[in-house]
Amino acid sequence: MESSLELSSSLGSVSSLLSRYRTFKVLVIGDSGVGKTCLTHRLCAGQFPARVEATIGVDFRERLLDIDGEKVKLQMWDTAGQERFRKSMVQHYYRNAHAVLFVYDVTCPASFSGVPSWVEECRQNSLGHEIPRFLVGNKSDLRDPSRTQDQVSQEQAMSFAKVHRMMFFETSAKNPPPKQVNRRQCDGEVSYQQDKVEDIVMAVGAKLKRQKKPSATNALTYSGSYKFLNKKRPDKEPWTCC
Ligand SMILES: Nc1nc2c(ncn2[C@@H]2O[C@H](COP(=O)(O)OP(=O)(O)OP(=O)(O)O)[C@@H](O)[C@H]2O)c(=O)[nH]1
Repeated sequence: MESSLELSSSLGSVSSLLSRYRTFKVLVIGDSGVGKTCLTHRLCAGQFPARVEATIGVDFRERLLDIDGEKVKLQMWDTAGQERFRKSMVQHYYRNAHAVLFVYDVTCPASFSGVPSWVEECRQNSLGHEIPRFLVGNKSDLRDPSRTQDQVSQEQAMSFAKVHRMMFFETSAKNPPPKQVNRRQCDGEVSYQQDKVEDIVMAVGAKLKRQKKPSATNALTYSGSYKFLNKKRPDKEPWTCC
């Protein structure tokens, strides 16, 4: 039988292993169907999920990073975009959050128009520009340079990000570019730029690492994916936009 001395020593090593990581809670929010779940999978596991369903409540995934020799753990909270799956949980999402990713779908202007209401919901829950905030245009693989009208331009998104003091990225959870890509139109103008998913992760980690305050969620957190609300999920309805 393990002696109390051995037990406390092994508990000590577990706790020192956990405390080596500064843990940060990162909210991923935006309208339903913009790809929050897929993007969170990609950011944390490096993969596009084979099958996705509407998020109910919230899912968690974690990503461990080593930034300049410091261990950082990003705990990504993938929140439900559909009002009916989030209403009772809203205050829990926002409590002790360290950063927010506002996600929209570049092929769905309505999802971009919805971003201000997510910013407002954050503000009502005491999350303003004092924490790092990121604007992420997802589904860049679906961008069609010949059809500009029903897509969100990068100029629009960049000026929104500037006004709201956010870092801006555009990427694809499904088919992320292996490196930063600049697409050029015939006249030589840069029409849009795609970012690597890894650049987003590193930017979030680097911004948070510079935060002075110790993490409030630095208690017991575990690697991997786990769910907060594990109700039976309905299959996702086919996604249509605009
Ligand atoms: N082409 C393309 N499709 C994507 C991308 N990201 C997500 N999708 C698709 O978009 C749909 C919605 O993705 P989800 O990740 O479930 O969206 P969500 O924002 O989490 O939705 P809720 O859980 O309802 O809030 C799915 O059919 C995905 O396969 C992407 O980068 N490119």
